[in-house]
Amino acid sequence: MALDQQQPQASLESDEQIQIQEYKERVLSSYQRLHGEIYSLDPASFFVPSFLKAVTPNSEENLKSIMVQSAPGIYTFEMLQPKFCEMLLEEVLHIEKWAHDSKSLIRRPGTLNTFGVVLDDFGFESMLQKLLEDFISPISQVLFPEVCGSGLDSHHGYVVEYGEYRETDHVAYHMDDSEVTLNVCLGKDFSGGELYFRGVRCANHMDSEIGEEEHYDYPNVPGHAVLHRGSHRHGAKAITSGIRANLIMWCRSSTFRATTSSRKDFPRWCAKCRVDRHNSKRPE
Ligand SMILES: O=C(O)CCC(=O)C(=O)O
Ligand SMILES: [Fe+2]
Repeated sequence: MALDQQQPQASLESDEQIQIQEYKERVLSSYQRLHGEIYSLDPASFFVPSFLKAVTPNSEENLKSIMVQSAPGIYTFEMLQPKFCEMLLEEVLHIEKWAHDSKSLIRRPGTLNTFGVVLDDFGFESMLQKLLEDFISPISQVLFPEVCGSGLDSHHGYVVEYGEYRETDHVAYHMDDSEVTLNVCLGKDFSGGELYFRGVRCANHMDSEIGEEEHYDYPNVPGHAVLHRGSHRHGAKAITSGIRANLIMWCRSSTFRATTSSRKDFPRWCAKCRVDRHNSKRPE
């Protein structure tokens, strides 16, 4: 199985280098919001009580009480209220209708996601940044100290959709351009579409073989989140009926990216580096 590194889509078309900032300004000046209340973070109405309780006050013990480590390095937990999921899905449909009616292009979320909406382009940037800083970064510092020790400080936030009229039903095997990825299923009714995970690798070993113990398939549950390393190789299987939409946030750490020592650290978390190092130390 060959693996891609998924990147955000830089421009609307390769021969038309429209600057993202100009694009956002144009969108923001003409798009009329449907649910204004979901553009500012309101923890009590966005999150389920168990998530809120676990993160406030933010203690390691509280956090670990709701996080299930479903497989090594993959944490799952209930996160979003059904009402919030519904409103976000309606907003996404409203954005798509606006794009259709105004003959505007929508920047696709990534090089592999052909259908969806970059929320940051439509006014959700500060809400998602607050979600990152107040919730996802502190959680990730506890769960993924090897890459998030100094905290996460930027994001790429989008909704992906699969199924009828959505051009595609799956996403190919890849790694994300993130330290940590938050992926929350918004609904609605679908079957299939499981996320599959195949082990964490550094950039040098993206395509290396998959260990038997590295296979893990996760069935999406509306309102439930998966938190995983961006370098945890993954993809999404085809849905077999209905429409699936997920909120995804690629979370990054500028400190981690700027630290060269972080690159020498691969054997701490890349299984292939670990094996190579072990083999090179073995006497002939
Ligand atoms: O379909 C999904 O839920 C996962 C998509 C994904 O991995 C991505 O957008 O990077
Ligand atoms: Fe991904």
